[in-house]
Amino acid sequence: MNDQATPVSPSRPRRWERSAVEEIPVLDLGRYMAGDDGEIERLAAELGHAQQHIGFFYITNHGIAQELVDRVFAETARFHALPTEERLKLLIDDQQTGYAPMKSSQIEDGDVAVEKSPHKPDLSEAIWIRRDRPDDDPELVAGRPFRRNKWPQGLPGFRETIRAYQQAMEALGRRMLPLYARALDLPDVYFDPLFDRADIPVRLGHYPADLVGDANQFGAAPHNDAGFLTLLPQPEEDGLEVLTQSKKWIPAPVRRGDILVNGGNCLVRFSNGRFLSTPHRVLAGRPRPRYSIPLFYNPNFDAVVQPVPSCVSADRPAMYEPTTYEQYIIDYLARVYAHRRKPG
Ligand SMILES: O=C(O)CCC(=O)C(=O)O
Ligand SMILES: [Fe+2]
Repeated sequence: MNDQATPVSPSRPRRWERSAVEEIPVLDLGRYMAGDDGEIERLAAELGHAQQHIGFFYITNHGIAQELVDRVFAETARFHALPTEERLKLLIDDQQTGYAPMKSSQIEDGDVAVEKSPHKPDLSEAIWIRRDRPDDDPELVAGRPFRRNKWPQGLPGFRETIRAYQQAMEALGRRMLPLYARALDLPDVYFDPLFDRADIPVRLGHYPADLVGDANQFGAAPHNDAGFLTLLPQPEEDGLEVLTQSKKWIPAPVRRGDILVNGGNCLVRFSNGRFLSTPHRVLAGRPRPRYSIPLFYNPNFDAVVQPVPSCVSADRPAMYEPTTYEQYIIDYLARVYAHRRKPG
């Protein structure tokens, strides 16, 4: 379903089993986060079922301090209250870093073939921030893509809070890797070396209240996430909807304190199509402003993204060619973001 897949084998692969799950399950990580590795088997089974049949699940007792999450929401609101000219100094670039103004973002994602007519630009704005690096970081100095951040001026504490958030969420993502590995019948440590310098962008988004868009307009138009997994600490406002396997849009109800998790296209590739990257969207024009702070937990830039051995067999040949994550994300951005194709 993804990434202009070039079938490696001409034969028709056996399909992965799917059933329509119409409610997003909740996984309790409490005992696992407290060090009980006896929980891996149970959690991996729950995670595997969720990822194969709906592509979304909540985690509760995940260990991320609500106080930190609240501070990130507060910093996000503070950023979006800056004068427009301050925010425009950080205008988003072709590396998906910086400030994307209202209606500037328009994903044209051929993967989401559920609605044929093109969507209007998103009724939201966001700042994208990647891993914070020192000025003498060798990869940054070498000019490698996705290594340079744009930080706002005049917001003391902003950078420190976002950095602390990224660190905490990265640790959570890392702790979840054995669950994905076990769920895919791999050794628990399988993914660890592919994520020891993970790409950890955050999108600090603002969906203003009371905006009435056109019929085909959203706060965030239907899309698949590109990366491995997305962590969405629950916002105060609802509006997020998820497309189930029965092609119904269902709301993802707000569960304050929990984190919503979903798989992205990278996970689809690793799992050779077994795990879902489920289309989702955010409705526009809610009665109150909505802020959201997803963190995308992605592999190292030089990690090779390719179907794992346990998901490839004679009747399910590899559906995706190996690619580095860096090249994969360059190709993805070139494909889906309309604003990247506009001059300037
Ligand atoms: O704002 C949200 O709740 C989700 C946003 C989203 O889907 C994304 O940033 O990829
Ligand atoms: Fe998303």
